Amino acid sequence: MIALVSLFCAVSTDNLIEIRDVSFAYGSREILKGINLNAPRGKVIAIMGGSGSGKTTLLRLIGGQLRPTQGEVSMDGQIIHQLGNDELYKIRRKMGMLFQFGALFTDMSVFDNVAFQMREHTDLSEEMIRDLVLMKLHAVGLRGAHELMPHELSGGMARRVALARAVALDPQLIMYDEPFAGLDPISLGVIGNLIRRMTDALGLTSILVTHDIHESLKIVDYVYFISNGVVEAEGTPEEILASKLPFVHQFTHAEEDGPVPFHYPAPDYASDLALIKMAGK
Ligand SMILES: Nc1ncnc2c1ncn2[C@@H]1O[C@H](COP(=O)(O)OP(=O)(O)OP(=O)(O)O)[C@@H](O)[C@H]1O
Repeated sequence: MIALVSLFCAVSTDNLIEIRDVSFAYGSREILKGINLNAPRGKVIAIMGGSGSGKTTLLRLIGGQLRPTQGEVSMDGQIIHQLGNDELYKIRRKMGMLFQFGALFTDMSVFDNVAFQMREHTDLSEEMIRDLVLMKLHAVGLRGAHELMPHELSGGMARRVALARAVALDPQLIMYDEPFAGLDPISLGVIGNLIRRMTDALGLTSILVTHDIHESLKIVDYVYFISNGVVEAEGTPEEILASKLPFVHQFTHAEEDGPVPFHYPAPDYASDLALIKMAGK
């Protein structure tokens, strides 16, 4: 009974993903310095921040490709960096990943792209796989395109196929790295709505890394802003839109310079230019 109670406690949290006081450095270069973040079950959360602020790094920590130097990342109560290879493999099966440009296999049809993981990781019959693939493609509006090759798809269609592929194995979590990048305004709206609809319909949890604040505020439940290695601001879309914090304001108003600097840290401009040095001689 005690074991049962403690098991229940371990998985009873509403958060599928919990990030507790996580720090990470590439070599001696500190990127994250004590991040706390939750992704509650069934919700869509966005992670935003300037270029190079560590958003993709955070996704890789969740995926177990990287190990925190301090703190813990857990999924369903399991601390990712403490898992052995087999357990890590199992937990990764519960994660879907959608990269910026879909990264479809170019020599495979749309159908085979979505079927790929089912064939690799399950014992399902081809008949069953066919039905499942068509169901996933139907959900993203592309059942009729299943025979096309990736080069015959528009950018928005490719992104939708990638989404169908990301949910092929019925994951609990989907991580999206820049899902809106390079899309026209209509495809942008389509992808945004699909992310929301798939999350709700399949009972998923979605974590979105994006620069597109306006598109994401329409569909997410909660936003985290990362800067200088910490969570600089967080809140619901309503709270973010009403925020007077300069950092948040810079994002919501797409200002080029502000608390998030336009320039990557560099030596003084004048002294860095050989021309000026020569003129001074
Ligand atoms: N493998 C690596 N080795 C060393 N440094 C790295 C490595 N990967 C990323 N970095 C550095 O870590 C920092 C954070 O990178 P990351 O890709 O997580 O940022 P990001 O917020 O996703 O950026 P963007 O929005 O531009 O994609 C960057 O300064 C980057 O140069």
